[in-house]
Amino acid sequence: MQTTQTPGRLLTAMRAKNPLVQNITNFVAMNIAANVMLAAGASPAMVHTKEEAGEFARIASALTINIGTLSPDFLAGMKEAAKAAGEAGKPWVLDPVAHFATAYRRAAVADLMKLKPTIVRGNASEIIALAGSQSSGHGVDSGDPTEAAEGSAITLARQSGSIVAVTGEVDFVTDGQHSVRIMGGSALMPRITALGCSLTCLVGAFAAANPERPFEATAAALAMFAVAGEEAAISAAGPGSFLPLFLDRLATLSPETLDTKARIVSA
Ligand SMILES: Nc1ncnc2c1ncn2[C@@H]1O[C@H](COP(=O)(O)OP(=O)(O)OP(=O)(O)O)[C@@H](O)[C@H]1O
Ligand SMILES: Cc1ncsc1CCO
Ligand SMILES: [Mg+2]
Repeated sequence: MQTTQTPGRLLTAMRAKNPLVQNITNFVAMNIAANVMLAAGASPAMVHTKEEAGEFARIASALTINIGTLSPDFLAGMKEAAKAAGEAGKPWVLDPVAHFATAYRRAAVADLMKLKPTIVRGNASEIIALAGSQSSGHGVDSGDPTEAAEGSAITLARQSGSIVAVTGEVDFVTDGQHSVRIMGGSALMPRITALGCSLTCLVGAFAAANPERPFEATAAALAMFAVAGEEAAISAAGPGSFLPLFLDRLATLSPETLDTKARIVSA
């Protein structure tokens, strides 16, 4: 039986490892997600083409896949990388951006789910639809509150064997048996594009450094965003000034402060 690790200890492990994380993410998110990871203490690499994605996944410590701006070349690279990560026993995270919107996205996500992601991270509408229920999502933004997705998240975790994380005003993480809610963040966060995509990449970094504990690693990454977001919002005048304050807070947040301020409760 492993001892419980606090989010602060998992953050310390992540920064100590400075994990190389391969992110196959979307064109909107690439820059902000790389900056979020560097600020938090990880080493991002955005490597997606099929000619090298599988090879790179074998040298990275974790992989994240996000279908936000999907194309046939990206999808081929995603499948190569997910297969390689699975074969190498490396954790990988799937962000099923707006997968319900088109037949192409639905089919792509169904194929990627068959490759058994360690963790799935999405907003409430994405997780509800992935579990097979009717969601109110409009494009990449959620139209549902997290609490409406909790049952779907548990069902999806049991069906898939993945850890499932739902984000929104409240976050929810489940392995199908145990679940937690994470409070914090700011209403400014969904008003800046690709912060959810960036969080998916950070979940990959925490899982890379703590591969035996994907559930706790996921909760710790979400808690880091929640605490840094809440604190950045105190002096932000709006979405524009929030973003640099948020990056600064990710960089300066100490493990002790994360442990003191994280609000993670059993669900
Ligand atoms: N109303 C809110 N209050 C507090 N925090 C929020 C709120 N909405 C989102 N967040 C936080 O913002 C971060 C991104 O989550 P969100 O659910 O907006 O992702 P997303 O919809 O996938 O975003 P994107 O697709 O733009 O990347 C998470 O840390 C989440 O907790
Ligand atoms: C705006 C947008 N469009 C496709 S992906 C993306 C980033 C947020 O998911
Ligand atoms: Mg998203």
